[in-house]
Amino acid sequence: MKIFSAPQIYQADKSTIEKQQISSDILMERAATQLFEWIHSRLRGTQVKIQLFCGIGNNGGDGMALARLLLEHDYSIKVYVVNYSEKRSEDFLLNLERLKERKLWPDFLTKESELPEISPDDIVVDAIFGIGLNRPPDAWVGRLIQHINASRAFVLAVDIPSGLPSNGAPWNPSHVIQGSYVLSFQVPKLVFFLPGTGVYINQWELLDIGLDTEVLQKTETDFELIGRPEVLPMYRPRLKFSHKGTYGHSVIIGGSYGKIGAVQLASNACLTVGSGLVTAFVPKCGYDALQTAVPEVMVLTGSRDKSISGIEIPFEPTAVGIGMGIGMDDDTVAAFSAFLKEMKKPMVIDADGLNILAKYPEMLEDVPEFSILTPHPKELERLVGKWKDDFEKLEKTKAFSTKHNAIVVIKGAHTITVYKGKGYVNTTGNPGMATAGSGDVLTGTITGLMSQGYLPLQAAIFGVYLHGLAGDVCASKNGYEAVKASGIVEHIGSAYMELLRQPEAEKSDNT
Ligand SMILES: NC(=O)C1=CN([C@@H]2O[C@H](COP(=O)(O)OP(=O)(O)OC[C@H]3O[C@@H](n4cnc5c(N)ncnc54)[C@H](OP(=O)(O)O)[C@@H]3O)[C@@H](O)[C@H]2O)[C@H](O)CC1
Ligand SMILES: [K+]
Repeated sequence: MKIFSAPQIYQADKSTIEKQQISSDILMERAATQLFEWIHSRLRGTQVKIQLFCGIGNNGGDGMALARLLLEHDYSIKVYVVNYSEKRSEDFLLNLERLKERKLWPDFLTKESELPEISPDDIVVDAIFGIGLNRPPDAWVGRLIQHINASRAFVLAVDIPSGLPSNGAPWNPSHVIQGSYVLSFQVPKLVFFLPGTGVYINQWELLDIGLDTEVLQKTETDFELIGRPEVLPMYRPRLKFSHKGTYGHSVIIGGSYGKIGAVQLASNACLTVGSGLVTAFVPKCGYDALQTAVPEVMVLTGSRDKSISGIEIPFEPTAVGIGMGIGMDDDTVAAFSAFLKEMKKPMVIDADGLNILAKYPEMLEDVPEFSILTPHPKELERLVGKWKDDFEKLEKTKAFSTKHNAIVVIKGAHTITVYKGKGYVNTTGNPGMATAGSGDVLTGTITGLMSQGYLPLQAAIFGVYLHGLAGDVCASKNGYEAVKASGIVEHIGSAYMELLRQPEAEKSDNT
């Protein structure tokens, strides 16, 4: 699903109004009707007090129109206009009039007003600012937002939590509606998924307001949300008349004394995701452990006991994953550098492999095109430099990806795969996966997909999704705290089955 920027949403609005030959208040009415249906289907007339805080733009207009629908259905409502500007939008004014015609006069809040009483049992509708917020809210509006947050009432945010800009970090973190349930129109907003701004959102849902489908389809966006519908077409089914050679020979290179487990996890994931053959290349100390832990994996060792000082693979690997637990000894760095010069195929580079590249950036020249780099935020910072907020981080990563023609997987709650100017935001995974070795499993997963013929970008997007899904299945059985990296590997099979499961509705349609 495409993630639109605010200017793209305004453009889609405009085109929809032209193509459907409607007036703009019809779109607002659709938005309000959807909001109303959402609330009404849950409350079914329950007499809970609903307090609506409406700004003076179209977000406020949505709130006003919603208030009218709630009133018509006898809900107990209180409506405030947060009067932060004299520049009221036409559709806001129209809906204010419609409300007044029904004998409801909202209270106008200004700098001088006392903060209204809000009980924890109330429902608050936050329609103060929408995607039009373009500067810090005035201090008194900020205080009102803090007051709403402190009330512990259930807050339903219209389109986007007020105080949160759609294209950057908030100016004042306490002047943002927090922990709300967000009902957002038509398309998801990027801020919902970034670590610095996603924290303001408890849950979100999309409401369809009938924006023109052709316009939505044709618009090219910088970001895409990756869910089952996006991933399923990438799946490459296994063929009946195939053999292990069909699915490639992966090589996982890494490990040092005390860190052989990283290679074990990656190799096991690589095999479990479907690589035909897997060979691990480790220092001598890893031989027995690996052969015992994963008998299906073949093991090659270097000449040293505790670290890698030279990498020799006596065959041409289909795909390579390198870096987990490898360390940064001078000899290891030299071996890594020589291997980069030798390899012409894209490979997956993780952990110390990335730290070596950050320390010796000249080596980036030798990284094969379309290689996949899988940094966590600290490793990314070493590669691209510091950033002031998530948006700058993404810009820097796009520039890095373009410069080196590499795919960068920024690991996090919503892992984002960046290739050149575009980012793919993952939707699977859970906090239980913030655990040792989880990244090694991801490297093995992506390597194993490449060895089966997935193109690098697809391997990254599909691998990140599958890895997250395996973590989700694992967490559903064990709880978040008990998710271990080995548990993620164990659930890769269930993740495939979950991905390929035919939804009940489709099943009955076919019978
Ligand atoms: N397609 C859709 O998704 C639809 C969405 N709708 C709703 O419309 C809003 C966006 O409405 P808009 O009127 O553009 O913007 P806001 O309501 O968010 O803000 C109103 C104006 O306030 C000004 N502004 C911005 N920041 C501040 C500030 N800190 N203090 C004071 N004033 C501020 C700004 O105007 P300026 O000219 O003064 O810059 C804003 O324009 C969207 O979120 C949805 O809720 C439609 O109802 C249906 C289609
Ligand atoms: K809002």
